[in-house]
Amino acid sequence: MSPAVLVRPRPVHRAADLLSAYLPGSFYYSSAHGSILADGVHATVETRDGDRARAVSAALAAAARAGVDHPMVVGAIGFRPDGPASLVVPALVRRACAPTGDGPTGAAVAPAWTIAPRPQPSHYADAVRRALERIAGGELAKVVLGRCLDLLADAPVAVPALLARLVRADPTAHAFAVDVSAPGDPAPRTLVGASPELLVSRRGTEVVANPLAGSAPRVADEAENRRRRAALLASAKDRAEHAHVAAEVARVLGRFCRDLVVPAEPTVVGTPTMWHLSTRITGRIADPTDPGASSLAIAEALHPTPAVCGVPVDGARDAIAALEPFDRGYFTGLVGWTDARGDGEWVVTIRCAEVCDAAVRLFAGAGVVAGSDPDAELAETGAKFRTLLRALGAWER
Ligand SMILES: C=C(O[C@H]1C=CC=C(C(=O)O)[C@@H]1O)C(=O)O
Repeated sequence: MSPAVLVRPRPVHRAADLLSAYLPGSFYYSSAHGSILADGVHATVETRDGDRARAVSAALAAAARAGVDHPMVVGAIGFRPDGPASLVVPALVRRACAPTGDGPTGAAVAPAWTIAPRPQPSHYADAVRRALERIAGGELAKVVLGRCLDLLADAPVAVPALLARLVRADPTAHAFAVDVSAPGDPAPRTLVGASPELLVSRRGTEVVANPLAGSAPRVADEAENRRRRAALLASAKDRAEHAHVAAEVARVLGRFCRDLVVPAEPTVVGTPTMWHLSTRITGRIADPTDPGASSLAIAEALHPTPAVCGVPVDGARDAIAALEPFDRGYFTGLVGWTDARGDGEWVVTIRCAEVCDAAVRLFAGAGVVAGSDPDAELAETGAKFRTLLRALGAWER
């Protein structure tokens, strides 16, 4: 007879209950694999670039020794190596199934808005032209350039309502809300979004990454959507933009995985607002006993992929610093969770906003390669803003 094993059942919650229990300061994350609501702070994890996975493993081990049941680290890491990070071992974690999107549409987030683009749209198109000159000069093969919209409401923004509207609009998205308050903020600051892009997940030995790049706005007319999907798949410019990302993600995963499956051709995936070229890459952890192969260690090795930075990475970082007139902060970083076994899920921080009191900053970027058209990249970033604008009730079409 096998020895008795004490299995402590985990509480099971309803996805809708977790979503409605969310309050600013908590961590919320949901995807097609389930929902997490984490409250309270058992420990804050101080990390440095390149050493985050090790610091997180140490924090998880300390939490387990202190009696935290199934400890987890949750949070967000910024785009730049010296950028911000907000990682904690929560005091209480509740888990549920994936959200279904059922339920009321959700309360309004704020009654009225003023909107200011940063930079001005014509300046963004100029920045794309300058990036194209660097590409033509052979300095770069690809760079992702971002822009912002600064929204001001006439009352404090209801972050729980915003999150609920994002989840209901697309229950399959990787939806998140992370407290990223910093000293000097006049009120709690929340990073909130619905990313379509899985950076990496690890469950046991199974690893999945799903790079996206190459995009077209989605419209209401289904015949036009069919045409756009076909045009995207046939576009040499978009396929080149995508190939940089898929190749780099496959190369990095090859360091951690065996049995890597990298489809030769991208497919098209949709969100309520966009179509994207997509490559779903899978593999198995080569050495499951290696503590250096946790989901966060793999995510750190992948970041920043050419879906958010470019090729070569150093030249693209320089171009971003020179051509973007704002600090990305958490935009184009990573959001997610990891546990003591190394399991976890990390997504690319896009289709997102930072909310602080009545102020909301929305972010969107687009990949620039040879053949990119500045006005089309401007329109693409405009379309990407719709994910948040719709949820905010600031764009109703
Ligand atoms: C940087 C963003 O998207 C990335 C992910 C998917 C498609 C992209 C593109 O086609 O440019 C971007 O690489 C963003 O949404 O802000």
